[in-house]
Amino acid sequence: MYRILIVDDDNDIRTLLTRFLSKNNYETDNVRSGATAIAWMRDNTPDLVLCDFRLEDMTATELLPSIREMHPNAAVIVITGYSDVKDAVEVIKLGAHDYVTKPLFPDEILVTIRQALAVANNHTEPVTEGKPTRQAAAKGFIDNAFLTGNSAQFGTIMKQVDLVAPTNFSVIIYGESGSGKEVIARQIHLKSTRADKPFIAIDCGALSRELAGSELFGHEKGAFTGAIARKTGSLELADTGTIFLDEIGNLSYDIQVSLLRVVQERKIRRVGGTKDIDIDVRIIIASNERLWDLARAGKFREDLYHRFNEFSIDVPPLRDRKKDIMLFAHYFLQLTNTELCKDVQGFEPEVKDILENYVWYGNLRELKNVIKRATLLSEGSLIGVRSLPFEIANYSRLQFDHQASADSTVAQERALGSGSFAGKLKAANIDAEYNVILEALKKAGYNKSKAARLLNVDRKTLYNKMKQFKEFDQ
Ligand SMILES: Nc1ncnc2c1ncn2[C@@H]1O[C@H](COP(=O)(O)OP(=O)(O)OP(=O)(O)O)[C@@H](O)[C@H]1O
Repeated sequence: MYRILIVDDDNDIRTLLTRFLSKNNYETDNVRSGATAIAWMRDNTPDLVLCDFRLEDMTATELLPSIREMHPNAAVIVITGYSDVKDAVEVIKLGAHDYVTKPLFPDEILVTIRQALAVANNHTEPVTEGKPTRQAAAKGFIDNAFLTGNSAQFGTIMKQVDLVAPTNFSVIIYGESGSGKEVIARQIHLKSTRADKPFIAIDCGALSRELAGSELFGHEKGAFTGAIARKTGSLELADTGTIFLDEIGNLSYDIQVSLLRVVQERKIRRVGGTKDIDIDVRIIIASNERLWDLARAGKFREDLYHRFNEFSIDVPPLRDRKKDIMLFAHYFLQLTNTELCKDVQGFEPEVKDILENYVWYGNLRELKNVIKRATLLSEGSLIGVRSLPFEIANYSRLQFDHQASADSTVAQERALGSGSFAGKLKAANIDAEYNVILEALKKAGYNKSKAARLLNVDRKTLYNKMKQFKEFDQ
């Protein structure tokens, strides 16, 4: 039976999740703060930690390194409100497997937990030669399908992939979190002569300082306290194949020195070992920030940068390649249909508009999560606006507000010029109400009944107001 630790300061959510997960045959424990979670983890071993992003004493970003250090094999899922999605996406870089947004839906939580546990257990299994696999610190869930985007930018990426794949060049892939760097790295591997050899993906952001060396290079028995047996490192496991090092900028300077040796001499030495081991591994690395900038700031070794910089690929954020959005949305819809045994056929035209104009801070990973949830919530044959998170459905409204305040003189002059004071008053009232309601919804964890109670209105009034915002948008 898998053991799940729930960390949330909301008593109701803890009780609800405990009851629901126990009913689904998980052993659960729950605590309310980051500090109590750390204390609990000193004496207990969770298979999975389900953790609210905003705890009373810290955020998941602060808690995650402790989880990774104490229990590197535990899967982590972060619960977040939409206003924190950008941060939640960052948490993935620190080694969380996935995030779910509030309000929570039982089926979604269950699917996410099963996938995270499947990935977490995968990395304890031996690596099968020739089969692309992931190692400790792997993130997201495995699906090996690769979609060639519709946008011109994706066309350029594919040309670069085809060009560099057959060579032995090191490659740097730049791009925001969730933009598809790892799948592109895997494509390079699959199109290379190493295709039938291992592909190992490591998230360097998820490696603790202490364990990074032994994770990458392996260790000998007795190399340090706790090294009870010899461990083969990821580089050795990837021998003859390809290793993908994501968020390379997070590796400490010492590890960078050892890595330079791998690149220059094609040799590694296990932690605590006395002899060198020859390895033949192709290295593909990824970073969110320009490595040259990191090198200039003294955070990344310049010699290592020059060694890696044989070829680089830029993956633009999803918001800059709008033509890819609906292609991926349909693909994720089909994936979810299969996963949840549903038969949702597509999207209402209005939804297409919203999806194409949203900012997608978490890029494809965020789009995938949003489509997964929308498919789950859809009762009809098409996904409608109601199945989208409130913040996404109303994003263009919020943009309008930002724009108006950023450029208030122009907006005011225009409004005065048109003489539409009545329109302005209506807009101002709706804006004010919108902000109060949004605040209440956030406070209530997007639970509409709770938000209605906070606002001292009945549920129906709240629904009508929310509907009015939507109508005002059109
Ligand atoms: N071309 C593609 N075809 C199919 N799925 C894709 C494609 N690109 C990305 N995805 C999906 O989008 C999600 C994010 O992709 P990926 O993990 O490669 O991003 P990343 O840039 O490596 O993110 P991070 O830096 O945060 O680890 C994954 O679930 C992946 O399966």
